[in-house]
Amino acid sequence: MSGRDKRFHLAWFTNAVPHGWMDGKASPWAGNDITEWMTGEFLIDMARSLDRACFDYIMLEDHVAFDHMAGLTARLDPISMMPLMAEATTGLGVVATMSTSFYPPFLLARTAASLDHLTRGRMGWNIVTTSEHEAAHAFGMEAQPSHGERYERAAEYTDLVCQLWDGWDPDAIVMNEETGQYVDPSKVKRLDFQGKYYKCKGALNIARSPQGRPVLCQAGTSERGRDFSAKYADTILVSTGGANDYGVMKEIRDDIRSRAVKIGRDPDEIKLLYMITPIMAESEAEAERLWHLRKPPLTPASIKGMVEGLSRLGQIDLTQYDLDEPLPFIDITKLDGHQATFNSFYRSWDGKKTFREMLARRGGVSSLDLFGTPTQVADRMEEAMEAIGGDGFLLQCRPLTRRYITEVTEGLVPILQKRGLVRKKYEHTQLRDNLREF
Ligand SMILES: Cc1cc2nc3c(=O)[nH]c(=O)nc-3n(C[C@H](O)[C@H](O)[C@H](O)COP(=O)(O)O)c2cc1C
Repeated sequence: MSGRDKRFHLAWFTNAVPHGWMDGKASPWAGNDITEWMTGEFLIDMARSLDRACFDYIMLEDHVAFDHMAGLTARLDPISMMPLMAEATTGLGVVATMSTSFYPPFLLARTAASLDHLTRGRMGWNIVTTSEHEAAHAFGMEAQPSHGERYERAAEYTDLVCQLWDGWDPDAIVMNEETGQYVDPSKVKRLDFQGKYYKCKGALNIARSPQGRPVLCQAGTSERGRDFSAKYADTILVSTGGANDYGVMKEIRDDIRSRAVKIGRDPDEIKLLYMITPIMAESEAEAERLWHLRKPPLTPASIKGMVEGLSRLGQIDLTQYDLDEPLPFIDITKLDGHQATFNSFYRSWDGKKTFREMLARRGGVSSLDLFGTPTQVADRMEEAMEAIGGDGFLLQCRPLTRRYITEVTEGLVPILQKRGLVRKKYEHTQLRDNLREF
């Protein structure tokens, strides 16, 4: 490899939910967290483990609609976990999901800036727009806007939030002991933002936060999602829906980077992390067995759950279709749900396979089929990064247990560290600086 820094980033995607129940049944190895998850201690311990392994960040996803899936019916608001996880760690970034549809922009700007202060510059915001109409109903709204309008609103929203954060000059706090002046108001810009969707007059009443702008994170990879990320994101969460193809992974990265260049942005400011769930064991054969066990057999109940889940994901009613007939053509770019993730299921459509056959082929969230001994998994990760060009991986596992976290942080990561592929210590105290280090 010519001159490229071979190091890559590691982050973890998880939820503030009862992990022990996420499988639709009580999971072994969940320990006491199976009943006591809501104290947050599991996530705090997890953050400590990731900090020891020098991960870039832990990201907590969130949905505000009542979710019918077993382990997702109950959850903590991710924001509440941020300072707790930061307090227990030294360099780990903490990223909370907050929806542009439900937080007034001023409130989000204020909350995220406060958290950036409390975490001493390790805060990130996962920008989501929320597709579920149920969530809109909970907030007293009729329905969620279309996919395109949600992205349009999100862009204006993010512009406004950034302008609020940028409103405080770095030297606005003067702390003049002689005059008693704390802030120089001339260094705090009062906005008069008149957008198509949002209006805001005034300034944030919180001092500029350590990072200025908390780290911005995004996950959509539809056409609109790619444009959005190219413009705003510091880091992108990528699921190729089980494509298991370096070419698919590379295309997304190359495309988003070239979109960034076109609008005058340095593409190295954007770190794409690919979702993976490596399954590891003492032997390759055992790891392969465990990998295949993770794909649930198709039973009437599991099919019903999948069809309902996919309907929610795509915001399209799939329950109307015969399982033993081919599905009609669906124009994914017109779906109001999660277009790229829905494609993990729809990718196998050819007009001939039956709906049931397509369900059997549905990819998981992992971008790669990754199983083997920790050394073999490290080999594959190294090979993937060589082929793609960067920027790292986003670990994810359901159900999540301390056992799995330990396999990664104490088994896999030390191998990657010995090869010089991931960091051994934090060089910086702030999240964005760590992301931009390589
Ligand atoms: C790894 C990953 C994490 C996500 N986390 C959340 C989340 O926490 N909350 C949410 O409402 N949507 C979440 N999403 C959905 C995205 O924000 C986005 O709406 C979705 O991927 C659809 O975008 P697209 O149509 O541009 O592909 C996530 C998606 C991915 C791939």
